[in-house]
Amino acid sequence: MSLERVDSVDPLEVYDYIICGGGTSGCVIAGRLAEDSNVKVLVLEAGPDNADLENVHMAGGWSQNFDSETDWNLVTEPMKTIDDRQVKVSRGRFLGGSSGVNGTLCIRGTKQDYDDWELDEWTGGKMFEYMKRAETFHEKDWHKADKSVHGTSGPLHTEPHDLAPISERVRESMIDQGLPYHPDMFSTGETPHGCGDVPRTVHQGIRTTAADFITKRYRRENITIKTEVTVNKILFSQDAGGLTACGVTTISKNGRKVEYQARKEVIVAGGAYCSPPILMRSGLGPKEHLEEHGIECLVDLPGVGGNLMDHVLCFIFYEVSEPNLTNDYLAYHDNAIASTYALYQEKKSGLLSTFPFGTFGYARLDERLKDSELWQTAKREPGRDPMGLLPSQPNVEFWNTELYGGPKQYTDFPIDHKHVFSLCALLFNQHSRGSVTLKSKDPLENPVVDHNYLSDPLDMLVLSEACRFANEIVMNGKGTKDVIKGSWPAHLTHHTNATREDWEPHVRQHATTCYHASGTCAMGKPDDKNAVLDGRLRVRGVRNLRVADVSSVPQVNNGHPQMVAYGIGEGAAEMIREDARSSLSKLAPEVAKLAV
Ligand SMILES: Cc1cc2nc3c(=O)[nH]c(=O)nc-3n(C[C@H](O)[C@H](O)[C@H](O)COP(=O)(O)OP(=O)(O)OC[C@H]3O[C@@H](n4cnc5c(N)ncnc54)[C@H](O)[C@@H]3O)c2cc1C
Repeated sequence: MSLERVDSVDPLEVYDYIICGGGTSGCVIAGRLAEDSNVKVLVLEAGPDNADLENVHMAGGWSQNFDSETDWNLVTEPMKTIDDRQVKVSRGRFLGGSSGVNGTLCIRGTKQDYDDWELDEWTGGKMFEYMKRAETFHEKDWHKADKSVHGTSGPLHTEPHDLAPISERVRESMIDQGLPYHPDMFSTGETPHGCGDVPRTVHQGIRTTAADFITKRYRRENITIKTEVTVNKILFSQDAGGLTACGVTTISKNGRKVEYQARKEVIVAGGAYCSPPILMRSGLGPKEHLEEHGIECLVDLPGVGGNLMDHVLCFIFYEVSEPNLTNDYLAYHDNAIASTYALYQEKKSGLLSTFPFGTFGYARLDERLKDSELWQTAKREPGRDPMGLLPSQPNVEFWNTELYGGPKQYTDFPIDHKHVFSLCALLFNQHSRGSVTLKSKDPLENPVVDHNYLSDPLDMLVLSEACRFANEIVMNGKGTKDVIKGSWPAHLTHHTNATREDWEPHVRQHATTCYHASGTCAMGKPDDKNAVLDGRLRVRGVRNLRVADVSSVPQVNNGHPQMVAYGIGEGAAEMIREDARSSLSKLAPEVAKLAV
């Protein structure tokens, strides 16, 4: 456990809490802990500050953050089941992390999703309260919100999205095809089969991010934020009681190596791809894998980097016969993007002020999968379907884009006064699992990410059926059936696909990430040998060390995970404060007085 050579050990660089990663959960934890003016918090973020990053604040600029130094530029290994393709799995690399680059969607999942973790600290009831705590919801006249589930005082400002005409038509089609309208279902979590409106982390044309918990009106003197500083390893002291985390070693953009000391706790919040490497470089992880890289294993934790999950989705594009139902005319026709951008700069409104996804739906597929032999014969627990879901949980999600677009591989822009949108189909509770492993022990080298998408045949079955249903919504649904010209690009024929088998090649060719990587440092019960953390996010076998971000979840929610990341942040801060109080209460009163 020798310390690395470091350029500086400044006695002033001693903090109560060190947060490794100023992303979604990390910023929430820092902001909440610093509400106690007696504690000193350090946030270490590998990327730059977000203040001057226009494409963070302007939600429509999201994809411009990719393939640059504001992205971790992670690419998966080739995946056999999806035609040996590699997929770019971007992550925000700046203050605010992925909350500053995501699709702004707040889809919490159902309470059952969290009850399924079987951890008393994180029941559905508690998670919904934590998520609410983070939020200030802003109503819109046309949207029927259930106020009881929304927050009114958190730093995260959310509001519903004004729909483009094509989204209103998609909603009509979803209702027509058996998905009834429940306006606020994505916040109440009470409807597994229906359609509704999704609140966004955008308010008055500006994206709100987790960085808002520690900047702007929440900047506090007792928080030190250091950007462009990468955490290499955690430092430990050892006594008869075992290992205690007491600081970190870092390397900054200019190559300077600095060590920081933590009096109380080190909290790792690097996200699902980057938290496992921090633990592994520090000697916490699967013993054999660490030894392959010449790292001394301090605690053998086989689960670190395993259990990698995502939500896999397919875009299905259609050409529309009527003009301007979609928003392509504001982006791709003539030089419209110049005036659209000018409008954003002047008034913070228009296409670029929000994320161009429209109506959303959840579906149960019980009836539709009944005829599948695989489905009929697959193992299931009492009351649950073969995916492990109860009837109160959705199998899949649908939504439409309001113009052509998506990840960067989609480049068939309808420039020629054409009009295009997609219906997306997304798979929940996937069975396939991947991994994050070290490429080397160099903190500046990205890990190896193997997502192993759709390797379980049930995943392929359910996603193919979801695509079939999505196509029926578009082609047969009342709102859209009369305005669809055909598939996009026009030489394709997927709009004529009829069976699941027809859809399978489309899935292999197009299945991609929804950027929902999770689960790689999972919490679990004491008898779960792959659990990395206990229910209070504490790393097994080490004192004063937690991991708190979406890597901590045992199972990704049947929704989208940013609200989970905010909820984990809120819950972690509460637990850290509680544990600090209870350890203080164990000290003699005169010593406790000195400690604060
Ligand atoms: C393109 C995209 C679209 C998405 N769309 C949605 C959506 O619409 N709705 C939704 O709910 N979810 C969405 N998500 C997912 C959601 O944003 C993430 O699940 C969530 O933000 C993850 O939070 P986190 O705290 O775990 O990690 P992050 O927010 O990624 O934070 C990790 C932070 O740690 C930093 N870091 C990593 N390693 C180190 C190190 N060694 N030293 C210092 N700093 C380090 C990173 O730079 C980053 O700032 C999307 C994600 C992406 C990328």
